[in-house]
Amino acid sequence: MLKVDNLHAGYGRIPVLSGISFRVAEHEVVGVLGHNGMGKTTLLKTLVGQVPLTRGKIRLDDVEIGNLSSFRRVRAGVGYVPQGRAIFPNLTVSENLRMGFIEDGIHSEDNAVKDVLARFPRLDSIVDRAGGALSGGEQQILALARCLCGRPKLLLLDEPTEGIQPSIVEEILEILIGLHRHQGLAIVVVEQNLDFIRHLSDRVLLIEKGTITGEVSPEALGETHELGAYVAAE
Ligand SMILES: Nc1ncnc2c1ncn2[C@@H]1O[C@H](COP(=O)(O)OP(=O)(O)OP(=O)(O)O)[C@@H](O)[C@H]1O
Repeated sequence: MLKVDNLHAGYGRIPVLSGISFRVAEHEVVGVLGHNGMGKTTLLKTLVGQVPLTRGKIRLDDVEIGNLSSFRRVRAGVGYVPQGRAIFPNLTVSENLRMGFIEDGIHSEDNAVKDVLARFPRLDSIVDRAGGALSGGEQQILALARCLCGRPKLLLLDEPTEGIQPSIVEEILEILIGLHRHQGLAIVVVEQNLDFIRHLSDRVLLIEKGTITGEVSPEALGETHELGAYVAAE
């Protein structure tokens, strides 16, 4: 589904990604593990078009999207849940969800929001609450639900467990596993939480200084001594 070839990107004249290549098959979950500052967020931002690529190709279902605007990539099926969640604090839960809707001439905004709320009972009971009044975990769930209102086929998740209490991390994991199993969504997830990434991913890419330096199976993540270069110290 996603083919990334020799991707280069950076900020101004500072290169950050230098020749990243990988594939994500349909219905596959690919984890990305790496220390702070290694380029994980930049990779996701480049895939969704918030950072321009300077070289390389990004193909979604064999269509080149690397030079499209962010808006067009989202329309093509790329869903992005950024680090820090980017909830609109002054809009209600329901209004935040509406912001994620993408007009396609087929689906109605009301139905898209209703369908998503049916899958997120935790949000359904607080639809009129301001986004800024939610807990970090609720905001993360809202950011994910908002993204789903745009009917993505590929989800890009940037550190979905960051700063979230364990019980909600568990809930987010179950939601994502459900989305993957029942809806067949492909997912690229950047994480530092090894348990989370192990339970969710089919395989895990290791990133160091803007290049992919290896790949491990989720089972191998149990052997953290092997991964010292890629994870934050506990
Ligand atoms: N807007 C920016 N302008 C200039 N440099 C940036 C910008 N954003 C990130 N960088 C630099 O790019 C490099 C990669 O950052 P990036 O956020 O992609 O790393 P990361 O692996 O996601 O780390 P973290 O886990 O801390 O988010 C870092 O050296 C960072 O300082």
